[in-house]
Amino acid sequence: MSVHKEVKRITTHILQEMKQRGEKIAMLTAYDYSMATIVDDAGIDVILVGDSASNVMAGHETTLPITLDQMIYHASSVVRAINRALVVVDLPFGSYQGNSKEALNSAIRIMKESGAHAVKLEGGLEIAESVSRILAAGIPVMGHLGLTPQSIYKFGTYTVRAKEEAEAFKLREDAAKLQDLGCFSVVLEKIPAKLAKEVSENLTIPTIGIGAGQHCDGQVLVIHDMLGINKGFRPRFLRQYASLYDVMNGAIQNYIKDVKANDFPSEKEQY
Ligand SMILES: Nc1nc(=O)c2c([nH]1)NC[C@@H]1CN(c3ccc(C(=O)N[C@@H](CCC(=O)O)C(=O)O)cc3)CN21
Ligand SMILES: CC(C)C(=O)C(=O)O
Ligand SMILES: [Mg+2]
Repeated sequence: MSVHKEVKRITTHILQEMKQRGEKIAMLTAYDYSMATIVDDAGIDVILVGDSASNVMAGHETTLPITLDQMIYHASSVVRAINRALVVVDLPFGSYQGNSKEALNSAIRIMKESGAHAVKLEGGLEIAESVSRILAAGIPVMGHLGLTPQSIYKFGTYTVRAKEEAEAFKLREDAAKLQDLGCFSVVLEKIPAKLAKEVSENLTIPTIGIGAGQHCDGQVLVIHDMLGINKGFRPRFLRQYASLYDVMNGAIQNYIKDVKANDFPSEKEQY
């Protein structure tokens, strides 16, 4: 701590206190140094290095193809940019399911090689052993329930989850289990607002919603979606705060025009 600005870094304990005093938690994704700099400087509480990088950064159809090495590359770029935010990294598909030893190794690699502060895993009871083992190593874990994109082929669609009581019952059980194991927070994705409210009230750890209504203890969005860089993706839960696709497209077209017209560079822009 020398030349850097004095900032109080966000910790998992601070997130817990925020829930207790009713202060909402703001979380966004980032996958690279430049974007993470902007997001952290703006004052975000939590940055998620999401496996949505598979869609947004790499152009894949699903989150399944992204690898642990690729997640570590994105996470280490983000960590170099931040002064304040807590950095959480998704464990990618195939790096933790069904093998708690491998789950622990994957989480350790992320912490060691990227410098991130926590990991996120999709699922409840079925991954309890992996979650316990990672927690036992002193690595903070965020849960993720509801729409879990790594199991998209089990469900077949991205429709709202836990509308029926059987699925809602399992979600309540999973959320309680994750809290009992020692998770510091849980993401609730695309579930009815009423169910998210109930879960948020029953848990002492903060819930972070995406398409889960206004009663969650915090909210998360994919940065490219909320900035309007990603034009095609417009689900009901998304609020678009800018239209950066149009801004960037316009700037690029102006540059092309100037180059073609020999208007760039000018005398002032050369040596
Ligand atoms: N760019 C991006 N944003 C995200 O929020 C995101 C990703 N990628 N990749 C990983 C997961 C997948 N997520 C998703 C994917 C689809 C919908 C969704 O609502 N899709 C359709 C509706 C599908 C249906 O109802 O059958 C939509 O309205 O766009 C929501 C969250 C959230 N995550
Ligand atoms: C949508 C959020 C919760 C996520 O898991 C991701 O961006 O990968
Ligand atoms: Mg994810």
